[in-house]
Amino acid sequence: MTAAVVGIIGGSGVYDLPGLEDVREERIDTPWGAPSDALRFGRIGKTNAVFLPRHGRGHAFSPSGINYRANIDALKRVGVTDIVSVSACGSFRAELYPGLFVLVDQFVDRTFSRASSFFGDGCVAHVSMAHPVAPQLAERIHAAAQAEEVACVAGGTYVCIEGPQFSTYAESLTYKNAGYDVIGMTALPEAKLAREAEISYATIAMVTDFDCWHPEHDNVDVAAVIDVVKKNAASASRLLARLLHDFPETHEPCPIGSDRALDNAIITAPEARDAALLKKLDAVMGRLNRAR
Ligand SMILES: CSC[C@H]1O[C@H](OP(=O)(O)O)[C@H](O)[C@@H]1O
Ligand SMILES: Nc1ncnc2[nH]cnc12
Repeated sequence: MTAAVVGIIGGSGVYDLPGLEDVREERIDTPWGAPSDALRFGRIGKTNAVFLPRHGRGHAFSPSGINYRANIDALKRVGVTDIVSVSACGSFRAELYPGLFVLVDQFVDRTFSRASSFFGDGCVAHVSMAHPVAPQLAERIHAAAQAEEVACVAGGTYVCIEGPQFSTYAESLTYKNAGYDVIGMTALPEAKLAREAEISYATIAMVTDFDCWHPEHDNVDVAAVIDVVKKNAASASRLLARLLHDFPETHEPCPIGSDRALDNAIITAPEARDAALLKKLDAVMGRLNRAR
């Protein structure tokens, strides 16, 4: 049985996890480079948690500059079984208003300038991303939101753009007409890498604006985003504290196999694998190596 350890990745305006007890910080090095910041270890209730601000302290890293591989590898290395990411996002629907939390369950990748896989030449893997969010984890987040009376809806599609610029009006209308629900710049490749690392992943997308399509709302800017995040920080903390308080002590097997994603994913023959890459994959492929 594996002990559950919950990783919380904080997004814009979320650089801390209030309520974390017995906090200790550690800088973790990874074969992929340095994560965005030191990991903050602690617990809420009986649940061990690890907090990482994805942009680093003081928001040093841009969406394209974040070392997503180092962030996910570091969380894997310290035993994280489930990741809950918190992300600010724009909304394409009038009913998804600023302050609402959306538990997105699909992503569309419009990024083009980020390393989005741990695998590559010398060890090729193709994991399924059909269902990128771990449903049990999302259900737990939803239950925590309901228990804390935090406005939250389940389901939605998050389009991830490269940024750092916000979208043009034409792009915004295109995404809206395509039926996407919210927009951000960071959930990918995070979700893809978490899947490759066999970590269950879910995103709490906090609506902060209506991007630039809404005739009755101002076009998004940073100040408006941070203002909404600050106003809703207490709700986010309450939700996360409740989630962690109620979290099971042992990791529950993911019904869609997020935690076994590498079974049947690696296509490179053992004799054709690159030793240097395999070394870098020691944490990501840890379960497979232990099973051999
Ligand atoms: C501060 S506005 C744009 C910025 O906000 C979102 O950040 P995160 O997803 O980390 O909460 C968006 O993705 C951009 O990085
Ligand atoms: N409208 C928007 N577009 C991209 N990222 C965002 N983060 C918050 N609001 C956003």
